[in-house]
Amino acid sequence: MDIQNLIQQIEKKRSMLCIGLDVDLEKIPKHLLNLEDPIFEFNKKIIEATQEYCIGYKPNTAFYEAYGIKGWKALKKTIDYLNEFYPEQFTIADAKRGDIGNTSTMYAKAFFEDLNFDSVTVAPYMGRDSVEPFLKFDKKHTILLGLTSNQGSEDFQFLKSNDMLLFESVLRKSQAWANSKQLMYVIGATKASHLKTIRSIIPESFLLIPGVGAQGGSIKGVCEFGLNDNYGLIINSSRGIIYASNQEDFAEKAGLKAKAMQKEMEYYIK
Ligand SMILES: O=C(O)c1cc(=O)[nH]c(=O)n1[C@@H]1O[C@H](COP(=O)(O)O)[C@@H](O)[C@H]1O
Repeated sequence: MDIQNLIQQIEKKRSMLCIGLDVDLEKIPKHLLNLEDPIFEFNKKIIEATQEYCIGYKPNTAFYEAYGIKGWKALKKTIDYLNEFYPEQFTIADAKRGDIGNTSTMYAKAFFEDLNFDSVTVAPYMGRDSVEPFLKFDKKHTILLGLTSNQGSEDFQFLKSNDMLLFESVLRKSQAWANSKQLMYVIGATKASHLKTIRSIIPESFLLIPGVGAQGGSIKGVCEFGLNDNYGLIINSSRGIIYASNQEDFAEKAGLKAKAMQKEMEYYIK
């Protein structure tokens, strides 16, 4: 997908919301477990009930890999369903990949060619040649981990070298690898206080912001310093939306949660 289409979606839907499809069979309504593919059926209902309020979906691959072949098939059915019926939605494979060049090439093929996601999350630790294979795909986007939402982000990401924090080095250095349309960054909503600095380093890039709701980050906190002229934010919520109810009304309740988040975001959209 072109970045221009993403911006148009944000303006049309008046939303920057991305919904995380992190499906845990222990948390979904029990009646779905009797169906042949409970994961896909759950996703389909969630997508139908929420799609008018969001601009993207982010399945985290761990939640599919954990169920082996059945999980991977459900992931494939989910992305095929999105591409066929809601092609305007920006899709993110949250896989956090990255390896030596020829291995990264195969990861990129898996997510961009076979599954046909618009984007994939990538860990930058192995450096330039581990990221470049993802950047070779036209109209696809690589979302590098910048400053993550978890507590352990402090172990390495805030280490100082050459007068810079490690996460700042990642942002600065990686900009030379691609243009700002291809490369996006994950910045945790719990790290909103760093957004001003982050925007001074990468003013134009889109940021994927997880960590609102369940992890404690807020839409207001993120929008205050994270927005740019093209909005530049994809704000994700997974558990807070998809597990709004574990009863028959789960999709309806997820829709209401998504709508409430969209309403909060509307204020920041022109
Ligand atoms: O790359 C991510 O999406 C990600 C990065 C990060 O720093 N923190 C983070 O929570 N995530 C992912 O974002 C989702 C957050 O889920 P909730 O906390 O349930 O909204 C999960 O799929 C996480 O794996």
